Amino acid sequence: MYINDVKLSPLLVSEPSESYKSGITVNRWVEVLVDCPGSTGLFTYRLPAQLEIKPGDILSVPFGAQQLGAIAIRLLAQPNVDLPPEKIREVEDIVSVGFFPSAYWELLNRVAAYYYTPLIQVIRVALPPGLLGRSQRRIRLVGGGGAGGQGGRGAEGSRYLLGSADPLAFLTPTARQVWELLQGQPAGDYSFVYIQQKVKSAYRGIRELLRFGLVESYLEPPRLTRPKLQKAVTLTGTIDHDLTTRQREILEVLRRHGGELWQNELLQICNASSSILKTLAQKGYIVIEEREVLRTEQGPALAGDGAKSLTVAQASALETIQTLDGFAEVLLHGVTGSGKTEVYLQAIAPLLKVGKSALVLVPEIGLTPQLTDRFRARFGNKVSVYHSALSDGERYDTWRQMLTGEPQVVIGTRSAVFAPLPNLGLIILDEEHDSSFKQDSPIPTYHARTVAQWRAELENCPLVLGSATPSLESWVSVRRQGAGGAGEEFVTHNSCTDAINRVSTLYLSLPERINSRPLPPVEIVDMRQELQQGNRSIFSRSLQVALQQLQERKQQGILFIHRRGHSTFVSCRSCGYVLECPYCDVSLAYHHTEEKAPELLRCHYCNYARSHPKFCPDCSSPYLKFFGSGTQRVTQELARQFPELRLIRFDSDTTRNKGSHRTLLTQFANGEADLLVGTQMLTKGLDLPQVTLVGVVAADGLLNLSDYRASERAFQTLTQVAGRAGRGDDPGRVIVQTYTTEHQVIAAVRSHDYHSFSQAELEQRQALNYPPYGRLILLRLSSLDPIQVQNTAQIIATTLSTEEEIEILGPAPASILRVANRYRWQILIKFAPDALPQLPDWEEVRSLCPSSVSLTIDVDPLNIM
Ligand SMILES: Nc1ncnc2c1ncn2[C@@H]1O[C@H](COP(=O)(O)OP(=O)(O)OP(=O)(O)O)[C@@H](O)[C@H]1O
Ligand SMILES: [Zn+2]
Ligand SMILES: [Zn+2]
Repeated sequence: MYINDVKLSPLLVSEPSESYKSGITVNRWVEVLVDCPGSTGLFTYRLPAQLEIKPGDILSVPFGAQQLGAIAIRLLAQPNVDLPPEKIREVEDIVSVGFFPSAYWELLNRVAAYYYTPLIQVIRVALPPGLLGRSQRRIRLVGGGGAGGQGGRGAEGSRYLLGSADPLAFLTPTARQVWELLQGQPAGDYSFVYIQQKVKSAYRGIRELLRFGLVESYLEPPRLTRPKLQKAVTLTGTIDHDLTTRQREILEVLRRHGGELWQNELLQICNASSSILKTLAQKGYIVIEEREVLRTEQGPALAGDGAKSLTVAQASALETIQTLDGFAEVLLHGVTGSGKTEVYLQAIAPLLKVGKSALVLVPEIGLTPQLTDRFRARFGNKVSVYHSALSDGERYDTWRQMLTGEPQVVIGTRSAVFAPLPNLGLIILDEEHDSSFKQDSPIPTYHARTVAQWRAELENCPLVLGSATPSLESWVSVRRQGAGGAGEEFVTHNSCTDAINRVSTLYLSLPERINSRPLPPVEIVDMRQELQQGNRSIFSRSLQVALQQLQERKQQGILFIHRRGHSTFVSCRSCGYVLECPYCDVSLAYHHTEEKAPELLRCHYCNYARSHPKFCPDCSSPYLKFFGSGTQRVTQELARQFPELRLIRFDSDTTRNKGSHRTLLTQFANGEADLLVGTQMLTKGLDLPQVTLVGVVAADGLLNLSDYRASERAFQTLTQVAGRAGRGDDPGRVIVQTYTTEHQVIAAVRSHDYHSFSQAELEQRQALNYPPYGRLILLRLSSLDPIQVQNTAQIIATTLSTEEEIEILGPAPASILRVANRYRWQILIKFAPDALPQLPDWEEVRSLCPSSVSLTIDVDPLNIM
C-alpha cells in the first residue's frame, strides 16, 4: 500500500512499508498557518513521504509542546535557507483533505488580500468556532481493546505476530512500553499527550507501532463540536406474554409513537426509569442505540405553501434570472411590497431539483422570522439558518450539513457568505443596501456584498441583489457612467462596465406593488409650526387624529422612533450636571422597561448600567430632568394621551431573549395590539397587511448625522419604514414629523422618488470624491493611553502623507473620543479607484504602532463617525 485513502475524521494513517523510502521525492516541505492565538506567520514543515498534501488541506502539526491544527498554504521544493534543516519538524497527519475546494480557497485568499487581514483570521470567520485547534490526537490499538477489551488485532499487525514465541520480541523497548500502556486501558486508547507524559521519547515508539500496524492514530474532533449523540429506543419484537403490565405499557407507548422515541422522551412520557428499558432490551423487545441529533435550529411547524402566480413584472424578472448561465450580477429593484421574495423563491425552486443549492443573505435573522418562515413553508426541511446567534453546536451541525452537498437553501446573516455549500446555484442578498452586511470589527472588515460578488464569480453562479432602496454602489454599477440611468425602463439589460467592480450588472425592476396597490401617501408635518400653533405634545395634531382613528377603524399602526430607551440624557435642573458614562464620553440614557422594574441609566456604547440616582451626584438637588425621547418615553406619552390604545414596544430592550422578536410580532399580527412602537428593527421586511398607518415621531435624528452617508441612510430607513403601510387591502398612510421639512431627503421620501434622490446625492459624492466614486480606507487607532494614541496617529498620518495619489484626512479624534476607556483616533484615506494607486505597505504602518495602540484597517468603511 502506498498512500492511504484519506477520509474525513476520524482519520487513520499508517506508515508505508520500508521499500517506499527509495521512492521519488523524499524531501518536500510545506508552509502552514498554525491555529494558535498570536501566531500569524507561516511555518515550514517537512512532509513525510507518504502524505500527499495540497494547499487548503487541514493538517495536524507539532508546535512547541502542542499538537495543533494547521492549514497547508503552499508546497516548497526547498525550505528557506535560513532554516537549519534539523530544526524543521514533520507534519503529523492530514485531518481533512481537499477541505477547501479551490474556488473557496481562492475566495478566502481574496478576502485576506483585499481587507489586509492575515489569512488565518479569514479562515476563522469562515469556519464554525472551535473547529480548528482543539482537535485531540489520540492513539489506539488496532482492532481496539486493551486489557479488558475483546478486540482482536488488525490484519496488518497480525502479520508480524505469526509464529513467534514472544509475539512482540521485535519491538524496541520504547515501542513496547507504549504498547503495554495501551494494553492497560480498557479501550486500548490514550491521547498522544498522555502517552508522551508516561513514556520517554514516546514519539519514536508510536512511530514504530504505527509502522507495524499495531496501533492507529486518529484525531478526535473538539468536544464542543463533536456530533451530539442521544439514546434512541426502537421497538423490535411483537408484544408477548412474558411481560409485566408496566413493561407492556411502555412498549405500547412506544408503538403508539411509531415504534421509535428518544430514550429520555420515552422515560418522561411513561415516568419510568432506564432500568426497565434495559430489561426490555435484554428480552429483545427493543433496541437502545446512540444516534446523532442534529442541533440545527428548527422553526415552528408550518403549513406548506405553493408557488404564487406571478405578476407580469415578477414573471419577467424571474425569466431573466433563469436564463442566466454562470456568473452575473443582477440588481432587483422592487418597491416595498412588490413581491421580491416570491421571485427569490421561484428562482430557487428549479435549482434544488437539479441538485444545486442556494444561499440567501439577510441583514438580521432574528428580525425577519417571517422571511425564514416563507422559505420553510415552501422548501420545508431543505432550509437551514446560519448566523452568529446560534449556539456553537448548532453552528457546527448546520455547517456539516452543508458539506454533505445535499441540495439546500441556507438563509444567513453576513458571515453566512462563507457557508461551505458545494454546487452553489444562486446567491441572493436581500435588502442589499443594509449596513449590517458590513463588519466594522474585528478584522476582516468585510462587506458581505463584496464577498458575495467574488463568490458568485468564482463559483460561476448568478448573484441577485434585492432592495427597494438600492445602495448607491449597486445603483452606480447598473448605470453607465455619465449617461442616463437604466432606471426608467422596465427591464434593461445593461452590460456597462462599472468603474468599481468591473462587473456588468443587470437591472430588473418591480415598479409596482402586488395587485397594483398604491404606495402610501406620505404627509410631512412641520413640528416648528405645531409648536407655534400651541401644540407642545410630541405628537402632531395630524398624528393624534390618525392614532385616534386606528382603534375606531380596527386597524393597526407602526410608530418609528430613532432611539431606544426613555431619554437620551439626564441632567440636573439646579446645577446643569449631566450624568455620563464613567468609561465613555457620552451621556447615559434613562431606561425603565416596566412599572416595577428598576430605573436604570445605561451607556449605549459600552453597556455600562447604574441605578438612577434620587439626587444629583454633584449638588444633591432632587430635580433631575430627562431630555430627548426614546421608544420608552414615547410609549409612556402614548399611554397618557391615548389610554385605550394597546401598545407593543419593539426594540432591543424588549427583545433581549431568544425568540422574543417572533413572540411580539406574532402578538401584533394576531391583533393583540393596535400599535407597534419601535426602532430600526421595524424597517426590515415586515409584511403585515393590516398595518395602515406608519408614523415617524422625529425624522431629524436620522437626518442630522455627521456622516457622508447620513442622507443615503436616512432615505433608506424612512422609505423602508413608510413601506410597511398599506400592504393589504386597506390603503395606507404615512406621517413623518420633522423640524427640517426642507431637507432633500424629506422631499424624496414624500414623492417616493428614488431616482431624483440618488441623482442629487451622487452629484455630491462625485464632487467630493466619496464612494461610490472614490474609495476609502479608514485607520482606526485606539489605546488606553490618550497621549500615545494621538502621537501614533500623528506619526502614521505624517508617514502616509508622502504617498502619492492618496488623500489623507486627519488624524482626528473619533466623534466620541473615549469608548470603554479606550481613546480613539482615526485617519481617513481617500483615493480614486481607477488610478490604482500604490497603497502603503500596511505591515510597515503597523510597525509604527507601539504595543499599547491597536490599529484596525477598515476597507470601504461605512461608519466613519
Ligand atoms: N404574485 C403574487 N400574488 C399575490 N401575492 C403576492 C405575489 N407575490 C408576492 N405576494 C405577496 O405580497 C406581499 C409582499 O411581498 P414581499 O414581502 O415579498 O415584498 P418585498 O418586495 O420583499 O417588500 P419589502 O421590500 O417591503 O420587504 C407578501 O405578502 C407576498 O406574499
Ligand atoms: Zn446638580
Ligand atoms: Zn460607556
